[in-house]
Amino acid sequence: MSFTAGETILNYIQGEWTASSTGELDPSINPAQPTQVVGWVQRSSLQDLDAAVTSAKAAQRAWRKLSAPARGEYLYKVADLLEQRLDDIAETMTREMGKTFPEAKGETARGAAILRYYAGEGMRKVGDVIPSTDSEALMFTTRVPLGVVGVITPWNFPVAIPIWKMAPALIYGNAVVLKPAGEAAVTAAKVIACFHDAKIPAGVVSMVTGQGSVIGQGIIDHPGINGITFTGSNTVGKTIAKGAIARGAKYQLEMGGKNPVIVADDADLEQAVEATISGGLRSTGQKCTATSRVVVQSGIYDAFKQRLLERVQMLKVGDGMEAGTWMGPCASENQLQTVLSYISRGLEEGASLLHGGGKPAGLENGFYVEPTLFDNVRPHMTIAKEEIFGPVLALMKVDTLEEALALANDSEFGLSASIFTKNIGSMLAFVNEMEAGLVRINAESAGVELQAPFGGMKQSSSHSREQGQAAIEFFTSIKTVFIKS
Ligand SMILES: NC(=O)C1=CN([C@@H]2O[C@H](COP(=O)(O)OP(=O)(O)OC[C@H]3O[C@@H](n4cnc5c(N)ncnc54)[C@H](OP(=O)(O)O)[C@@H]3O)[C@@H](O)[C@H]2O)C=CC1
Ligand SMILES: O=C(O)CCC(=O)C(=O)O
Repeated sequence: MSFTAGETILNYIQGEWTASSTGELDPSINPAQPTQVVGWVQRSSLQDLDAAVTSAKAAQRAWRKLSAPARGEYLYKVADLLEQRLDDIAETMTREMGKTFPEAKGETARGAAILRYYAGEGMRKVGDVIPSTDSEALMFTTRVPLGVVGVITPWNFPVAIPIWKMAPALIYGNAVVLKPAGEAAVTAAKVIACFHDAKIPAGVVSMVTGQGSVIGQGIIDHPGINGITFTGSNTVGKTIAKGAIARGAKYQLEMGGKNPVIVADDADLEQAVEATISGGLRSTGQKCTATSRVVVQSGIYDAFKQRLLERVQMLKVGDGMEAGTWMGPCASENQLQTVLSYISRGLEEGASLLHGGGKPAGLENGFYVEPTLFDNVRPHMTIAKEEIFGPVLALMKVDTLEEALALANDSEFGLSASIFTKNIGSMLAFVNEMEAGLVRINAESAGVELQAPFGGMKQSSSHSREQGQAAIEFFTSIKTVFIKS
């Protein structure tokens, strides 16, 4: 299936592109040029969702009976197709949610790598032999799929996040029903088209678009869905947890972050500045792992602030499809308004604006915001506490490393964190004491590797981990087997 600009994105149910029973559509628009409709997204109904779940349930029975290496062969084919279509998928992503074309290409290539990683997992062991107290018995563990998994995804990584949830679900024998974010549904459909063209058996993969409050809630409530995997806001994550617990479904949540970087007096200044810019402002700050709080020791504070300011002033904001653009627009009007309102709160609460704070000159039409630096940020301020999900950095000065760690840990979130230092003692203190699921030394806070576990502490996740071999824990149940002749 090939899409042209402005085409209607159909649901994918029982191996076919299917019109919704509602006939209602929402536009997915280009945040760089909001008059441009990238595609029309169906506002599907609960009947559409039910059809997808019924077909997934039937298909999963045969899918789980295939050998895992045979399931892996499908994932290899999907990876090849994704790679062949890389430029088209990446361009759609840039036009639909604004990240720059090079970043979108990198993400699409990462999607192919994730598929190949999990295709390979189909060749690896899923259990252990455990000594029994009965010398004539054989006791071991194996793993079984959950059944049908509901996949609810956000718009910020429209290829990587659906794939890092769907690929492990599929390799372990589950069927999946994807509900992508409305702002990234055209890109998601192009990913699903790769599964279709790889001839994955009908019903094993489905996609139903629509409102979170209808289709997302429908996934939470549907008795045919055995597990729900979600990335997005804390508010929706908590709704999913409550709903899943109420009907005994398994759930996995990846949510917000308020990720700190600590710059110690002995840091390599250039390295720390570059990583703060990349970690905080790439993808317009719209990563759950984005750097948001910059905690700097007093001995290096002025030099760091000066260099950071110089570098931020050099960043080119613009349409992500234009060569030379470093930072694209916010993904949506809503997201832009959220970011601007956090900037206003920062000013009202007494932080000093060092740079940015508004819409860039000459780019008034798109959902653009300037990269923004705040100085003199205090821990009680809203911009030091809440996830902004935009290109806003909050600088905070401390005297000692102990103070820096206490401040970095003073958050309800615990997703990722970085430190810049040359001192091994400071590195170890950070590794031991930092309350975050991903800690990085002399590297930016964003930067997830697909073969390693990913997830947060505190309110950043459901305390589960995604990606790498950790994914098996969510997408399967352990079965302990005892055999006696
Ligand atoms: N951790 C992360 O990576 C992300 C964090 N966020 C945070 O969330 C904020 C808001 O972004 P937003 O896009 O609104 O994030 P949401 O959490 O609202 O959206 C994520 C996904 O959940 C769906 N959804 C929405 N409401 C429900 C519901 N009641 N039940 C089930 N599913 C639902 C959405 O559908 P639909 O899009 O159709 O509404 C989307 O597919 C951001 O500013 C940021 O702070 C956002 C995205 C990613
Ligand atoms: O930093 C990354 O690559 C992943 C970030 C992420 O999971 C997210 O923003 O939702």
